[in-house]
Amino acid sequence: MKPKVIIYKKVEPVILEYVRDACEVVYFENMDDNTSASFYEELKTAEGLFGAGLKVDEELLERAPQLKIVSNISVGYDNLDLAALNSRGVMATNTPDVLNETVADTMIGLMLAVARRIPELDHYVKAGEWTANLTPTHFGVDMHHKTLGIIGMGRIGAAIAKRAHFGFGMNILYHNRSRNEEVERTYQATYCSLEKLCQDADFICLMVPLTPETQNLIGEKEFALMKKTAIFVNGSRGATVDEEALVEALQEGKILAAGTDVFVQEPVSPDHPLLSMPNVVTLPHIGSATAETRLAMARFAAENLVMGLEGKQPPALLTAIPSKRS
Ligand SMILES: NC(=O)C1=CN([C@@H]2O[C@H](COP(=O)(O)OP(=O)(O)OC[C@H]3O[C@@H](n4cnc5c(N)ncnc54)[C@H](OP(=O)(O)O)[C@@H]3O)[C@@H](O)[C@H]2O)C=CC1
Ligand SMILES: O=CC(=O)O
Repeated sequence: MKPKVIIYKKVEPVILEYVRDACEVVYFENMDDNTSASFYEELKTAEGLFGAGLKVDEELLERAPQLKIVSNISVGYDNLDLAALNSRGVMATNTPDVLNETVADTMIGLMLAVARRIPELDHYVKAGEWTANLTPTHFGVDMHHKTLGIIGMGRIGAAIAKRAHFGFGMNILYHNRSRNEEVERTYQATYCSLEKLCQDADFICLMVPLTPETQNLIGEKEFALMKKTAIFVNGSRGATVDEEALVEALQEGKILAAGTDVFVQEPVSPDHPLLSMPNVVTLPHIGSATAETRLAMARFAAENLVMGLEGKQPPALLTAIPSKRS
């Protein structure tokens, strides 16, 4: 008998077909309050979970006694309680690397959009306000040859550094808990403390995973250290930044401008103060959202899922290999 898998996110037909070849699939294209009762009913006998963003904690695992694997279609896995998964011998997987270049493109685009005020000036043209020569009030600031500080110089951080170094001639600072000597060699990046990075960088890009340690990593103290001309962008998770402190830093002119792909609450509420600030560029969590990359992520996640259910070690295993279960 094929193992039962719940797919709780819309996937391409080719992915659905691949999973269906190996598994019995229960497909929830869009999970909402109306589907939650049937989702929990199916969970009782599901061996696999496939999707992105679902909070998998003790409470959910309690409802899923047959579960063998949770395959996340994302690299970030802050939605997963790995300790709870490990203690129950349930595997969890993610999709590292296949999205690095696409997310790095997004973050470079976001920095440029903020620095050159692209969305604001696009609106200005389309609103028919371009009726005379531009004045300095419309000017942006250069990104090339400035100093970029990357907080979280991992797989995606390094892809951003590559673009910034070779494409924009930027000087690169970075902060991690540990040194990344390869980026120091390849992109002449300089390791420094979080405080020094905040003080010295013209552009600051946050790319850490959300963990208990990185929650509100950037708050009032860090914004106070930044240059008044600094541009801050967040591509990690909303909760790595104290959003109130960010709003205050922008309102009080502690930093020049900001861009964010992520929010504490997603989708963000239309009355969120960041949405009404002209010097803030907002994106709806689209870091990896190209057709090619989303397909590659789904394919990787589907392979993780099927391998795990076949008793093989999935390539992107986040948990320990479980001991044999009945
Ligand atoms: N906006 C979007 O659409 C996307 C967002 N993301 C987010 O980006 C994150 C990063 O992805 P990826 O680059 O693959 O992850 P990596 O694990 O490769 O890189 C994360 C980096 O963060 C550093 N880091 C971790 N904890 C801390 C800390 N407490 N203080 C300082 N640095 C820290 C790590 O270094 P060290 O361990 O030495 O501290 C590491 O270099 C994901 O977890 C996800 O949340 C990812 C893809 C798309
Ligand atoms: O936010 C996206 C991810 O892959 O993580």
